[in-house]
Amino acid sequence: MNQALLTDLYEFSMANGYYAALPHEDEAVFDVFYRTVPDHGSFVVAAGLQQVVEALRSFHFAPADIDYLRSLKLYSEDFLHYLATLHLAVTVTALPEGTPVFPREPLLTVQGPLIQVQLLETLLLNIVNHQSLIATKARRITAAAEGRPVMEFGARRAQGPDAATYGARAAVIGGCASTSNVLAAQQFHIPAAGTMAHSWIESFPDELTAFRAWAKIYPDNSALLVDTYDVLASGVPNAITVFKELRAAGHQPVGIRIDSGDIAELAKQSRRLLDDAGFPEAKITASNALDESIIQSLLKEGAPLDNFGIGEKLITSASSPVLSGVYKLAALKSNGQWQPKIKVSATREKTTLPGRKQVYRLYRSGSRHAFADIIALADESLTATITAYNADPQATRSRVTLHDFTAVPLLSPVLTPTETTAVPTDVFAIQKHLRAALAELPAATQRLVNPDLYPVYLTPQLAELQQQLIDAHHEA
Ligand SMILES: Nc1ncnc2c1ncn2[C@@H]1O[C@H](COP(=O)(O)OP(=O)(O)OP(=O)(O)O)[C@@H](O)[C@H]1O
Ligand SMILES: O=P(O)(O)OC[C@H]1O[C@H](OP(=O)(O)OP(=O)(O)O)[C@H](O)[C@@H]1O
Ligand SMILES: O=C(O)c1cccnc1
Repeated sequence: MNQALLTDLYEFSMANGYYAALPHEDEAVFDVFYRTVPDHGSFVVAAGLQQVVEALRSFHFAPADIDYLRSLKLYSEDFLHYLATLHLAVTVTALPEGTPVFPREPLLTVQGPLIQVQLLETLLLNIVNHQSLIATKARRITAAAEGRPVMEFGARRAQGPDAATYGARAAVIGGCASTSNVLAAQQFHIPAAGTMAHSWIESFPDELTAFRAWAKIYPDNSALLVDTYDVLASGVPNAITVFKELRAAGHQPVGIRIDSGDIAELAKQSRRLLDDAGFPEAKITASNALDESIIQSLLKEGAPLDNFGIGEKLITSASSPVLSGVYKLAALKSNGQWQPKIKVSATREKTTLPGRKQVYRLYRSGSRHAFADIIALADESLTATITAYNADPQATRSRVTLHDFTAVPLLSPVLTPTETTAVPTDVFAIQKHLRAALAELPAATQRLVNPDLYPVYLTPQLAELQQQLIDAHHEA
């Protein structure tokens, strides 16, 4: 779908104004970054880059779009002609999808003619904020599940079709194993998974008949929903009857799903019944408005759960439903010279980082233990010893000396006006990248409750440039 109009009106109004008032073909650089992490976490899982690249590759204004913009009676014919003949000529650098990214770090930068990069703000933030939010939530939920497979079940509760489908993609990036959303499964090569609804059970004269009918049609996919009437008095005993029949016919029963009540208690008792009946391998799946804190609580209670099906709390990131990623001007080329740009805010927290930048992950020399990140100007080389500034203006230690590290740059070009670098599209490869990146980060920064803050520093050059621009602003 052509998404060129999926933007806020003010982007067009500014672009029309740039066209009239500025040498608008001059280049600008914008950074995407965020300031606060959902659920009081310490990092966000970057996601959505594949869709960003696809959106930019197909970006154009169709005649009907131009007609609509003309109908607003706000914009000049010259500008509308510019849009009608526009070929996007932007360079995007980004850190790979599935990379943990910390507050204030650019996770994506866009460079190109000012009008063009301005017009992309809303679309890029929409894609990146949504998928990164859901990938971050899925990382939390799958961490709580401690390796037990999590099925994404949220399509019915997602905020619309796109949120369901791209949300399922992001959920897998964050760690989910499969999705019940068939469109997402098809589109992103995710295993499609599922059990049955209560309506199946209710559609037969009784529960046992319903289970038998299912087992006859799906003898090797018999995950039976046991809570329609009474989990322990009828659901599990009926499931066991059917499992015995399946086994006699040479099939391996899959297990049961519990979707209401006290899941810990019901799972413990169901486990006992299944084990006593000779089905220790039958799996117990839990669902019903689960999230990372309920999963942790269930496992702490010793609930013998093997799988989770998770919908609404995951697909909407219900406990923390917004990732406030922003898109800020970092530099403008004027007469062939890059001019760093800054937004000076009343709060230091909202003052932006000027200039074209690179983000490095710092590892202890000779190890894969990352201990900090540093944001530098794109054209500076890191020295062996750096007296760095903390990027967090609230940090108690504002300056530290860094040495004995290996620095790995995180941002690399994914799209230029003439070529596209192949970004990974295999969601499980992206999930693997996340797992590897997490293995390098301190465990304490990955805690679900009160994680340690992971330090993000600024090089002296960047910190001094920021200070100079703040001072210049105050003097002006
Ligand atoms: N042992 C437990 N510890 C913590 N939370 C639990 C436990 N068992 C269930 N929950 C959670 O408590 C919440 C409410 O459960 P409850 O069964 O009352 O839900 P419900 O929606 O009212 O049930 P139903 O689906 O039958 O309408 C759900 O989010 C569920 O996952
Ligand atoms: O609870 P979630 O994490 O979103 O998981 C998906 C839910 O969707 C189904 O419920 P359904 O739509 O049938 O509603 P109900 O079970 O709440 O009545 C299923 O039985 C799960 O409970
Ligand atoms: O397959 C299931 O069990 C399922 C799918 C979506 C929502 N709830 C349950």
